[in-house]
Amino acid sequence: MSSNSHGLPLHTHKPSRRTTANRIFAVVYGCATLALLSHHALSLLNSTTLTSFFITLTFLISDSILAFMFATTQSFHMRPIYRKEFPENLRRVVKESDFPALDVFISTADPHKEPPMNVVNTALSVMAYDYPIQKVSVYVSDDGGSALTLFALMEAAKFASHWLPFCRKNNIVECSPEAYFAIDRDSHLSDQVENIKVMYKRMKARVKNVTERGKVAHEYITGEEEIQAFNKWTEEFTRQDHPTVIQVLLESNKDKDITGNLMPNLIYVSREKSKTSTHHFKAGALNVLLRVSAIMTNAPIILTLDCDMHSNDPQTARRALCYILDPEVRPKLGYVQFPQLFRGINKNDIYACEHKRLFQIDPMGMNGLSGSNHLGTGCFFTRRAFFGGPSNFLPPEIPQLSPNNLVDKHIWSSEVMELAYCVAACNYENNTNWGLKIGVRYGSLVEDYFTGYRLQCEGWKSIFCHPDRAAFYGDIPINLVEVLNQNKRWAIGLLEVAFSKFSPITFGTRAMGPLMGLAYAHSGFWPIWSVPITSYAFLPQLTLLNGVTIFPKVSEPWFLLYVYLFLGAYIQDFLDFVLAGGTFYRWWNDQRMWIIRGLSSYLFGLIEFLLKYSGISTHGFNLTSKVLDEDQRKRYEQGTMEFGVPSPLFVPLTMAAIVNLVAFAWGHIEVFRGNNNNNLEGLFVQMFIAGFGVVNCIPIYEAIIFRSDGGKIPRKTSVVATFLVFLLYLAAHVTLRNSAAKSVFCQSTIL
Ligand SMILES: O=c1ccn([C@@H]2O[C@H](COP(=O)(O)OP(=O)(O)O[C@H]3O[C@H](CO)[C@@H](O)[C@H](O)[C@H]3O)[C@@H](O)[C@H]2O)c(=O)[nH]1
Ligand SMILES: [Mn+2]
Repeated sequence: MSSNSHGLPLHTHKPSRRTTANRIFAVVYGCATLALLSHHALSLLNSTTLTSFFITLTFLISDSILAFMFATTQSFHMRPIYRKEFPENLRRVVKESDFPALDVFISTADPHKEPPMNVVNTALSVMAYDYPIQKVSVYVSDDGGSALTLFALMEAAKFASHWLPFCRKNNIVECSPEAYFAIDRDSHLSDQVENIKVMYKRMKARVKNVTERGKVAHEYITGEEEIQAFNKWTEEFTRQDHPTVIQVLLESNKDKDITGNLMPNLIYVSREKSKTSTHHFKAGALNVLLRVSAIMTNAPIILTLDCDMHSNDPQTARRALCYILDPEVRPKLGYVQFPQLFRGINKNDIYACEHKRLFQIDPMGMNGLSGSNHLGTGCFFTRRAFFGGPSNFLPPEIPQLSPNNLVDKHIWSSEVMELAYCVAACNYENNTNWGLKIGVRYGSLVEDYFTGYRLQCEGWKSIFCHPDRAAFYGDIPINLVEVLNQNKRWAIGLLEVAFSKFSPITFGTRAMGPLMGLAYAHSGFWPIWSVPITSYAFLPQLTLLNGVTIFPKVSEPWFLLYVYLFLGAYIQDFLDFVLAGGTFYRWWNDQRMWIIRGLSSYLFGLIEFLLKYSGISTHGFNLTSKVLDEDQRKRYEQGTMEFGVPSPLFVPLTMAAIVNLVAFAWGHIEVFRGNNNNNLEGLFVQMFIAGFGVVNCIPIYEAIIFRSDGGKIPRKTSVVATFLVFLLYLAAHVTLRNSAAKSVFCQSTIL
């Protein structure tokens, strides 16, 4: 509860009221889990046949993983806190002229997957921050090395001279022009708004035109400076192989807006690329920006943003200052993370793109410990945090890169420029600590998770700041294959950390204590959900089809344990979700997507990771496309699942859908036939699981059979899946033949 000499607090926090209930539930549920696991273990020892041995083993492994995941989520439940900031008190406490300078990093990587207009909107939205303007510098990293993106930013620089004063004068809060004009303002469109709207539309048309042509036509290039800039795109210039391009598009000492006010710095950076050196994807790009910005402005505070995310509140930087300027918080403060929130999600969020747990609930839980993990975008870092722990400063190789170095030269001066080019070179990092101990860390496709984690291990604390008005809004992928591929990339990246020498279980627990270690382990081991999900999606069903009972009868006490474990987990998940502002249908889709991801992204991520681990294959950063197809958008808005392409990711999913339906139907037939051994009592749990699967798979059945639009499941996928299901059934039949009409669930043990 920090107040200062003026008695005005900058921020407060209060614990969640559910903490005690959470702790009691954790203990009871934990005991129930242990009971089940010990039962499995004893059954394993007592198993009589090889088949029952393997079935029990599968459940022992699956349920152990579920138990592990349950145990790790407890860190989020032990001490969640709600924070509140008072940016309005800021001006009474600090003079604006004493605000720290702010460097904003925006990354983009491909003008065809990430439309340059998105980058423009992201940049404009932060340039319009309510912050002393000469203290703001916006750096755009273009890993696509594209003249199209540079062109778009040149246009943005010109438009900014109208847009920024317009926002300031009218107190606009939606400072991304696209978001601002998307709201229908027809009724009170003043001339001024109309003018700027026309200007924006014209700029958009020019940028679109250039992007579509794939080339910046001569008629669009006006000044000598611009000609020189585009001359760098020679014949040999390719995306993977090109020299550094740094272009200062706006300079706060020189450029003024139409009302004569200063403008923030706007700098375009496309680092050198060479086919012979690794570039470490976004992590590499951010490190180049860390160095280039150090040479040019060296602001102590850095905001990182992806080009698919824009500011929704110009007060955000001030809000972050409420923590950054608190002398009690500052010495150990590594970063202030804002949640990832999204625009354009359909009503019931069919793909669970909101990731409420990942981006809101879990960070809130970590807030009461050492602070949230880093979510990649919408995060204010202290520059110092990139150079060793709070009490263990690690100096960079040249003093000009040091976080406490004062820049006393002009951005344009040849000295600054030369050095900037030098530190953006692709082999600059050779034999340095960059990516290992300094800057954004390399070695994982989820550089965000890994970097935040390493900073926290070094002793840095973080703050999760979740104001009522969203600070940033991002875009989400709106077709299933994009969603699953994105999640697969995350899965691989997380495993890269989980199974490294920095594993949260060992290294993390030692560095940050058990609760924080487990919290990071929960995300790190995210993809192993695929093991229990896959087992429960196939095994109960295949055994049901072969008349083998594998769960306790309804009349047995163990049955109640299963009921408790299932309902307990589901109800707690539901409460977490709804209390964080979710609706029932969104929660339902969220759990459905958890199962779908388990059968696709997590499963394939796990397999690809293992292949890479054993040196068989490698994988890169597969950029999520932000380009929207109109038909797809329509179907998305109606809430229809989009399959469309014959992706291997859909195969296990389709297989599970078929197996569950067949097993569920077969189970009914068996029960009605009144077969003594296969009565409802014994098969109930299996029937329930299959039925639950069927309900979850309804959109998949629709997509296989009833749909004719471009988003249905391709014939090829359903044929392959059906064939594989058949093989699976045969294999199960051969294995289970001798156990038919038997129960594998062993009742004679501990009860
Ligand atoms: O070689 C690359 C690849 C990507 N990017 C940028 O990285 C960002 C994230 O890429 P995106 O395709 O949008 O991935 P998402 O899965 O949507 O991003 C989430 O996951 C990433 C880690 O996988 C984090 O970096 C992001 O912050 C987080 O929002 C974008 O701005 C890209 O331009 C680069 O700069 N260079
Ligand atoms: Mn993204």
